[in-house]
Amino acid sequence: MKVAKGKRMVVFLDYDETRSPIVDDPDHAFMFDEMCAAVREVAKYFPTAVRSQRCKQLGRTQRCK
Ligand SMILES: O=P(O)(O)OC[C@H]1O[C@H](O[C@H]2O[C@H](CO)[C@@H](O)[C@H](O)[C@H]2O)[C@H](O)[C@@H](O)[C@@H]1O
Repeated sequence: MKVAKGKRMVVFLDYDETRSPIVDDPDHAFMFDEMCAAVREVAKYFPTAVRSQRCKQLGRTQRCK
């Protein structure tokens, strides 16, 4: 976090195969609780977005169980 001091940071994260495990049905690709917690922690400090090639499918859907 030190490197961010005095700077405006925005965090973009990938979703499929990085934040979430690979599953057969993309509709069932959810982040593990630990990953949700980590993303929420980062989002407390920086504007945070999770990007995906399938953003229209993900939309604003809650991806934490
Ligand atoms: O380029 P990305 O935004 O990272 O998207 C890549 C693909 O992600 C999804 O597919 C992958 O995850 C699925 C769920 O775990 C898995 O079933 C599939 O085998 C993976 O390739 C998404 O469904 C695709 O549309 C994206 O191209």
